[in-house]
Amino acid sequence: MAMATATEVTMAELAVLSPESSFSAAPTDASSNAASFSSTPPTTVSPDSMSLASDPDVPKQDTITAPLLAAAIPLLENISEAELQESGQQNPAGQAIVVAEAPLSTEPLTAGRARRARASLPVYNLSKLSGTAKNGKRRDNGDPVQDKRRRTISGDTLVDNSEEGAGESTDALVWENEVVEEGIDASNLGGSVSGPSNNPPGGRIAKRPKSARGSAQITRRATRLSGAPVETLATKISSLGKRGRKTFEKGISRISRELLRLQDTNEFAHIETRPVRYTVWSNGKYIDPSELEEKEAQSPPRKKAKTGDQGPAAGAAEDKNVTEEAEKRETEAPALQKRRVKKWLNKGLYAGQEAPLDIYKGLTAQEKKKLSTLPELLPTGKPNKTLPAPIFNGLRMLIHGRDFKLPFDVCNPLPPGQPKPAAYRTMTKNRFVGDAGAYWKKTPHFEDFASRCVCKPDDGCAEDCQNRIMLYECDETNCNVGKTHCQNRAFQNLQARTKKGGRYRVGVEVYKTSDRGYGVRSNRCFEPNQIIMEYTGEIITEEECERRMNEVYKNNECYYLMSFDQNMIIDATTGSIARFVNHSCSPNCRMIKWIVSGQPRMALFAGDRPIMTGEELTYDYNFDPFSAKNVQKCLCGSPNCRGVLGPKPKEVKPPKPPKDEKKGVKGSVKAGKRKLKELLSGDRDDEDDSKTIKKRKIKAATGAISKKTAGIMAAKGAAKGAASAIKRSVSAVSITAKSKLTGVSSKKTAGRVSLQAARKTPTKAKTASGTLSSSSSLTTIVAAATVKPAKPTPKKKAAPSAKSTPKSTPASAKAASSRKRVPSRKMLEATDDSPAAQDEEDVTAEASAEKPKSAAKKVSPKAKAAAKTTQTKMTPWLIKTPALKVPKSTPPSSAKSNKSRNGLELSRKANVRLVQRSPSKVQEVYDGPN
Ligand SMILES: C[S@@+](CC[C@H](N)C(=O)[O-])C[C@H]1O[C@@H](n2cnc3c(N)ncnc32)[C@H](O)[C@@H]1O
Repeated sequence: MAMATATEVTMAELAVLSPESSFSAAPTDASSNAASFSSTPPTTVSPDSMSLASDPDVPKQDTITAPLLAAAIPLLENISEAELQESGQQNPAGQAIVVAEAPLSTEPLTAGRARRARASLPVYNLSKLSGTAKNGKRRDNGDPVQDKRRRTISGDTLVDNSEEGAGESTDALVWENEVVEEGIDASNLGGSVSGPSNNPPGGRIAKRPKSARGSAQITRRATRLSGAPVETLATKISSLGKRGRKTFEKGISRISRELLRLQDTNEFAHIETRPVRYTVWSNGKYIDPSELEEKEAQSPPRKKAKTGDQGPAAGAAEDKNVTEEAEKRETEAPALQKRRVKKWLNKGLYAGQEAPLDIYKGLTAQEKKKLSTLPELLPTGKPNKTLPAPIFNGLRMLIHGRDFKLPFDVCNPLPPGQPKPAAYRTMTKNRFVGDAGAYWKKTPHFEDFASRCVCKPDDGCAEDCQNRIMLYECDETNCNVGKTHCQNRAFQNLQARTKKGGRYRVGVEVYKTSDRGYGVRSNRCFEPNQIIMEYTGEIITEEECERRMNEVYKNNECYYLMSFDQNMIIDATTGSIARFVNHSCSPNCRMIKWIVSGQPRMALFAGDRPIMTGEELTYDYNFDPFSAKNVQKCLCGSPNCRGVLGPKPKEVKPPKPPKDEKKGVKGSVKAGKRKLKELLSGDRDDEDDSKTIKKRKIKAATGAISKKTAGIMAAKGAAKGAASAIKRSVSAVSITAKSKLTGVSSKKTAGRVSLQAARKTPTKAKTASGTLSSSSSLTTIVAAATVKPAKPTPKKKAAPSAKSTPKSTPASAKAASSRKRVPSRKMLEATDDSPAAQDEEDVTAEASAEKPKSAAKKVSPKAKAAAKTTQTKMTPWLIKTPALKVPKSTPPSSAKSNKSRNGLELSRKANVRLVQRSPSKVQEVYDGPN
């Protein structure tokens, strides 16, 4: 618009120009202006063929025609001829710009473009003209800066040219400057060609004074030299025409974009994209950065360098170093610093263990099947919020059962405050009450007991210890190994363990079962065959027992009475908590009677497998119900439960051993017999007696296994005559076994044994000839009882009788005591309940060494097995147990009492006897060989 306005103004002014003026230009077309301009030869700057052709006289001269000067050309047209003539006639280059006097055309100027105007358009080196030739062909490379500089349309170019043409015609230079200046001034006018002040109202362009021109020139130069042409040009651009302005705007915007792009580059912003690596040298050696990184990662953070005490130079140097290090750390930081994320164990013990969302994951098909049968894992429809079992043990525990338990300290089976039985009193030692002490034979087993075992320290009185096999506990009197190495001191260990007290040391506790009254469970783990607790109580005679039943316990629901030794009974009503141990058909414990320091003692031992904490302790009562009415239902819940507290009605006997085994047994018996003959050479009578007795004994055992007194009498009769002979045979077999075990020469052994036998013989003979020898008779009975599967041949009985020796011994003492009812002074004292008497009565306290030691005990492996399987049977007088529907008790009659005494006596003799008494119906039960 500005341009158009300017042009219009120009045209208006042209209209008022003098007729001499040949200006005729299209108002809006600069090129047409040029064309028209060229069509007027005197004012032609750009040669026009037509004009040239129209004026052939005019010498051809190089005329300056520049399209870029299009804006300026019309202004040049405004220059009057006079001025032109005045100002100069020739340009400095000798190319005179001839302003010819030509008749003004009267024809109206057409706006069309001059034809063929460009065909002959000369090409000018514009870069030279613009003064930028020295910059190379940047324009060709699309450098917008170049274009930008080119915006100095004419001033620079012309000025430069003028400078280059120094020394040439100054007038020509002045003319050029004026021309260009006018053009520039015109463009600065903002719409007016020369400005209102410069253009006189007469329409003529006022010629400016030279001083003004000079100042303008200086100003222009100064502007150029000031280095701010852009700004000036920007101002000028605003006054340009539409096209020009567009061109400039286009150029500016391009520049801006390019600059912006440049600014975006890292190079422009001086940013180094590649990491700067500093080589580190230490002591003249190159250090690998990776090693340095590792060292820095391992070394603790460095302390800040102290600079206070040092000089400024040192401080500066150190600062520099610190800065360098910091920079170095910064540059190497991405590689070195690995963000360490702290892990919080928010699950405690369960950290690292995922909750088993799919409990079947990772299991085999078989395991899955097993697992699916567990009722705990059946879908309940409710979300299971229970934490899983401890790590990696839950499923196995569910499938395979409990194979481990938490220690006692962590999981105490019985929290404090549990209900305890009424009249809960414990007694850790046996004590004699009533006549029991008087009748108790102090050291009935001492002869056998006191013989030393033949173990070596390395053996440690393990499985092969003769004492152990015979259920004699080792002590200083009978152990060949010594306390430090001996492992056959269970009762002593128990005493040492429980001495200090405490739940763990005691190891057991009473608890209430769901259906069987009270029970006992472990407070700790027990090894197989480890002693757990002793069964203690009051040792009473059977008369006292019956009296208690009839008088004291008649209203009780439970009685805790067990047949013991020497025809006596342990009443554990006031005794150890072993009395609460329940029965099980698959027990984990055994109740075994041992001879400790020559005295019998009962204790509960772990079975063949270890016992875990919290496990209920049970043993097989092994008692026989002697009446269908008294049969109690067993609630042990084991898979092989017999259903009742007692043996099965038809117990399946173990399969008979194969013939080879039998032969082996026969052979060993024969061999033993031969050696027995050798040892007892010349003693044919005894041998014959023994044969006879054995035959009779077997008859008694097989025939009198019925629960009748006749059987007892038969057994007694058998024992009567056979006492000494069997004892000898037992000793002989034991010696044989010992010689085999120890490897001692047969001669030496025989001599020693003979001596021992000679020593023993008088006593035994005396016993045998006089009254019934308790030990021998009992031996016989037990032999009869234990050899029940064998056929009644004498040879078969020899070895088993030896096995039964230790068990028979205490019972024989009882038989003697029951026979001799004349109490000694000590016995009478023992009947007192005074503490002194009780101390004397203490079975475990006393062990005299009056008698000579008997021959060493040797037992065949079969005897070992027999000893193992032999367990003391319980004698529970259960009067009334409502939960179990036990019939109410009534006091026993005297006749029944006699019967029961017989039964008890028999049971004691057999030592594997259980007698269950019912006050209403007392029966004798004999479960000897059958
Ligand atoms: C010596 S007591 C054992 C302690 C008894 N549970 C208590 O509460 O005092 C023996 C009696 O316990 C009961 N008993 C023990 N084991 C049993 C079992 N497996 N099934 C049923 N009753 C049993 C019987 O009544 C039996 O006569």
